[in-house]
Amino acid sequence: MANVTVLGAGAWGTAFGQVLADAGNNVTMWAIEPEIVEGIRDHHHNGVRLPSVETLPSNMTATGDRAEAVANADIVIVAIAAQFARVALTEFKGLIPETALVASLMKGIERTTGKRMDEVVMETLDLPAERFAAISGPNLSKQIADREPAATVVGCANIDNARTIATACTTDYFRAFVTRDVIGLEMCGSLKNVVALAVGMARGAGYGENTAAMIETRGLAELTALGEAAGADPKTFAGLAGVGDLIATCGSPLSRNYTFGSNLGKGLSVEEATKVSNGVAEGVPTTDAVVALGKQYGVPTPLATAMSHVLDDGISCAQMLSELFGEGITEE
Ligand SMILES: NC(=O)C1=CN([C@@H]2O[C@H](COP(=O)(O)OP(=O)(O)OC[C@H]3O[C@@H](n4cnc5c(N)ncnc54)[C@H](O)[C@@H]3O)[C@@H](O)[C@H]2O)C=CC1
Ligand SMILES: O=C(CO)COP(=O)(O)O
Repeated sequence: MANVTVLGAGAWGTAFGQVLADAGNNVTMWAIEPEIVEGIRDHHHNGVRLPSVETLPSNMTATGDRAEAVANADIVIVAIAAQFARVALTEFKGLIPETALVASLMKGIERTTGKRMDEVVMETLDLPAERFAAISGPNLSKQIADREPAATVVGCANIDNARTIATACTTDYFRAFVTRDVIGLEMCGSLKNVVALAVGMARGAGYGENTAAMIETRGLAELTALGEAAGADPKTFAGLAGVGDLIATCGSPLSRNYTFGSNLGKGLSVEEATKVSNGVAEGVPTTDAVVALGKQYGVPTPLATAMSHVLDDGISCAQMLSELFGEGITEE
């Protein structure tokens, strides 16, 4: 049993907090929204971000006080919208005990710097690699909040520390595997959101399984090539965090990225799709970052590039798919 603090009480932060509480840990949620803190602390309910869970576990509480939140933490989990991670975590610098492990649930690339969340978290908190872990897998929050069987992957340069975090989130319905491939987990989680946007868009426009499978497969090839260039182990892309998460995210209206894309495919503008999004669609700001990373590593990113033209220039689904097809006959 450990003292675990979760920073960010969004849908996944709260659902993962419930997993940790079900595993027997003392869980403290920290959130910037006073109404969410009050809801969890006083009513065991997060009516804003995870209303489907009527009563959160009794060993789960919340505070809006940063120092109090992390003072006794053995493990700190970061579950903040990726583009705001740096600004939010800066306020925690110096507050987190030097013995605590820090793990990220976030799936995104920082648009202003092109950095992965492992880089952002370690840099902001001045954390050595052996104390940082990435957690990524096919983990649609609502289903895990409903305690449906699911699995994830915990990655850390120090495999014993990955095991410690995996143990802390193991329940009878949730299983965690371990790896040393932090970069692979980060690249899978971030890039699959861009693929989900494209698949959602095609589905929203009325296309069927063949089109979806084409985008998913070409997307997998793209994220594998970029991930390898960034230093990831290619095996990771065939695992839970890669193919597994693509299957879950690209096939479910529970995914905010899929739904965002679907709304674009139905004719909504980016602004309109943003307005109706039920939580953060990380693929939107991450798309341009992926295009920039591709240029940096000299890896072609046709899918991310086509999606950036959708998001930045408003091209249609048909135009996006035509860009994805490219020209001439090439080897697969
Ligand atoms: N929902 C899901 O099924 C899954 C989500 N993820 C990832 O986990 C991360 C969090 O996702 P959710 O909790 O679902 O998102 P959400 O949209 O429900 O919540 C986002 C959270 O970020 C916080 N936040 C935003 N700006 C902030 C700031 N400046 N300071 C402090 N907090 C701030 C919000 O208060 C909120 O708690 C994302 O990167 C997402 O890609 C990963 C796996 C599954
Ligand atoms: O990452 C997820 C499932 O693994 C959740 O996807 P969304 O962020 O698109 O909802």
